[in-house]
Amino acid sequence: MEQLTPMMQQYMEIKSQYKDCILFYRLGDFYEMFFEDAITASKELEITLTGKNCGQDERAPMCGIPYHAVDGYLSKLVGRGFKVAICEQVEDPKMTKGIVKREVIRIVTPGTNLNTQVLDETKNNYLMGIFYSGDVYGISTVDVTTGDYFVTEVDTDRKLIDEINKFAPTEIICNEAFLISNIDTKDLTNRLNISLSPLEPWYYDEELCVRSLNQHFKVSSLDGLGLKDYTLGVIAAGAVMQYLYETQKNSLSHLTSLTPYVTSKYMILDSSTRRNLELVETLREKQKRGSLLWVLDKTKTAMGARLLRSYIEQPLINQDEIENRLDAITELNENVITREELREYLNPIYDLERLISKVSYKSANPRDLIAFKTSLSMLPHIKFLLKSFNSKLLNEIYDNLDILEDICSLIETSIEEEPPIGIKEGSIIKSGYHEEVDKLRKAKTEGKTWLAELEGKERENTGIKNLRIKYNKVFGYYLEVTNSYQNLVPDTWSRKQTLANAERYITPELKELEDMILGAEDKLFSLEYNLFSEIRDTIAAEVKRIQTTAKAIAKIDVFASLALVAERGGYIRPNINTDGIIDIKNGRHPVVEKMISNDLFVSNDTYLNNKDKRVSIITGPNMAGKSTYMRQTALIVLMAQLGSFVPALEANIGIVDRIFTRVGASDDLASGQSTFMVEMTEVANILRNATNNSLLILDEIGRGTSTFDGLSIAWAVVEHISNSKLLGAKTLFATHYHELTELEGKIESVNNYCIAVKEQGEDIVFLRKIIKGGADKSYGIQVAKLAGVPESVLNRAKEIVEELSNNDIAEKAKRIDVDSAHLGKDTTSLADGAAYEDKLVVQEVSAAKSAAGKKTEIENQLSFFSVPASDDIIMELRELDINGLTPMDALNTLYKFQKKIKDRW
Ligand SMILES: Nc1ncnc2c1ncn2[C@@H]1O[C@H](COP(=O)(O)OP(=O)(O)OP(=O)(O)O)[C@@H](O)[C@H]1O
Repeated sequence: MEQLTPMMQQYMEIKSQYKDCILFYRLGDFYEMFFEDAITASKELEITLTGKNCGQDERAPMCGIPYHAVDGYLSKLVGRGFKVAICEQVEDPKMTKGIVKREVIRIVTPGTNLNTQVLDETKNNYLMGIFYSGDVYGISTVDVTTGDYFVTEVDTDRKLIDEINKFAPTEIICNEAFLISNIDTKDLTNRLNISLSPLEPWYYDEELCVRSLNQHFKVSSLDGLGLKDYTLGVIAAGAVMQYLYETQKNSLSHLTSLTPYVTSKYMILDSSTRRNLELVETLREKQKRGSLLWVLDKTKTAMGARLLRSYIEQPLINQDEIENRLDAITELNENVITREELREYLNPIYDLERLISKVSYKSANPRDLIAFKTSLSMLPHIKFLLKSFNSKLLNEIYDNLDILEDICSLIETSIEEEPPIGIKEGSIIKSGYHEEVDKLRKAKTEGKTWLAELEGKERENTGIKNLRIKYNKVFGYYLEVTNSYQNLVPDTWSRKQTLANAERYITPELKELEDMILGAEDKLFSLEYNLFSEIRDTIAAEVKRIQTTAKAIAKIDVFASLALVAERGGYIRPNINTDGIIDIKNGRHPVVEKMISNDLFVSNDTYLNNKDKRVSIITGPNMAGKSTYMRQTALIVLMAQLGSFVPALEANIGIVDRIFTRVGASDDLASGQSTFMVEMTEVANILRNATNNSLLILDEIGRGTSTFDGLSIAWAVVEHISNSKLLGAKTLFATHYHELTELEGKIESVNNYCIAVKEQGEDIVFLRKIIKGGADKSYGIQVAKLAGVPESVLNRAKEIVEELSNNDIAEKAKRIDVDSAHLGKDTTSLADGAAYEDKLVVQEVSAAKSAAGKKTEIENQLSFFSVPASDDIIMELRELDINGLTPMDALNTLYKFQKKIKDRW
């Protein structure tokens, strides 16, 4: 240390207190970084790394950023998970001898970034505090930019992960015990990109936590806040509060309440389900466009957009609460004109939640107050329109909507309509608001006239015809008299300066005038600043009222948006039941139907119950629309439970407690797991955590491993979930393992469905219609052709399929005891499919049906190969006389025949 320069000594001393932060050290017009900080920052911010002689032999690595550009650089670093300590000069360098005193005035971390210009206004920026006791987690989540502050407790790792997924915090603070819990902290930091900071044990001292919360909320006991049963949650919340005071060093008066909640109030959605269903962003591009939020979000305000996102992230499970939301939307749809008027008035409303937070921590500028006023001036209109509604939630919004007239008129009378952004350059306070401001302003603007008047008066009194009042920075205002008039200068004037051909004077009167003019500006600026601060403080004192109103606005915005989307999209109000029946008629996928042109989306029915229709095995070629169908069912259920109308003709939705999805290959190579391992982990999670009230969407379970292992696992999974003694969850199960369709009939609750396609020569046409029964084949090669796989590869694939099928026949020959019910079933499925489409198929189906009635051995074999059982085919088949052949030869003959018929068909 001795060798360091005094400034570097000061730097090192401050840095030693903020080891985990990048220190922005203010040096004149720059923030400088040194040593490791400089190396990191220069790399992250792409700024030049230089060096500074710091008194030691080696130069210290250094880089800097201009102070006026700090916001952008700061947010970039914080956005990448770094913490930044801002160290300012707290003395005027001009008045100081030696080293200027410096202090860290704020620490900016990912979860405490207040810069609303760089934060997404449609998203909350959450900081989550976790306190792990060994078996229970206390959780507290706060958004410092809006004042939302929650607390809860959960007793399993999974529930904790669910909460983390729900809030998606940018930063987590935790006690050290959390690091040795079962939670994979690497996953939090690497995959979810959360900045994780374990804090020292004193943050989690129970007494200290309770005291800091008591002090903040100005209460003597937390019981009154409903926190009696949240001992661990309170510790988490207390640690969060202390962390905020440490980092913000600022007013936190906008944190007006700490809201406890129980996690069992909401539907459980794990992280892969949220991702797979593309609730708020798409799976691959991570964009809002293409997500459910994108379809539902027609909100007009940032508050509404954030609330809608949270509705989507946490669907309800209480029937009354869901119905209440649906009632509100129904009413808004029955009164379209009022709803659209409401939306007009919502349009100019700014982000009241973030504005009032800015006001509270004193960073709101005059333009923010004008935005505030513009927003508040809409409230009486909105309140008036809300009066006509009767539903419970709209009435509640009406009651909670304080029109804040006093605040609106305070800003109206005090703040200029178009003020500058800065708060120290005047032109903020409206004339007429404060007498002194008016006087000073007059003095400033009228000063010139007064000078001209004085000049005229002195000219007349003295007879100096070319007398001029002039100004320069050194002497201020003075009277200038050329040498030829020097004899007329009165004795009372004091000489200031002698020029070659003139003299400059001042008089007491001119001095007074000068003081008034020059002083007026300084005085005016500081008076305006003080008045502005006072006004801002007056508004800050009303934070609670403003927050309540902001929440009411957010709700009406969300309901109006959902109502509009319902009307435009042709959605209907779902009937909510608790009988476990999901019955959707002509359901549509809310996002895919928007993505494809010309209303080409084909709607489909879904029926699931807790008895004989628990598991649907869905087969069909690739690209047929299996995933779309399954996701649409999950989305319709989820939409209904968040309180939205749904894209269907009719919908009866039995409330589900959780939705689980296992969709496609979301491999996670980064975390060192193979595709199959990820798949099985997800399956394990589903089987362990689903209940008989859950909805499962399972897409191609087992495809990540060898065919036989995969099929066996898939088979066993179906057996497990369909069995009410084991799990018994409502499930849509898509698979390419056609063997699974054999479970229909064997297990009562399992039913086969497939997605219809039509063959046209070598090609297939996707009909997108779900019909009863299993699909006969996968059409993988046709789909590969559609995708542009080279002809030579396709031809070779066909050869291989043929070889494999022959082997398959040998396999099947061993199991020739085909049950006679088979044919009946296949024809039903064909009939269903045909009913929607091809006339040709209808004819063949009716023929097949009549053939089914005969139930001859040949027809059974025919159905086994899914050959259409029309009369002429049966005739041709009879001619083959396979009954006299050995099973093996009969099958080989049948196979050749089947191929011939299919080619012709
Ligand atoms: N009901 C529908 N109406 C119109 N188009 C649809 C419908 N369902 C799906 N599609 C279209 O078909 C495409 C493929 O659907 P999807 O991904 O659901 O097929 P899949 O059967 O799951 O295929 P794979 O087995 O290869 O995963 C979708 O991207 C969509 O454009």
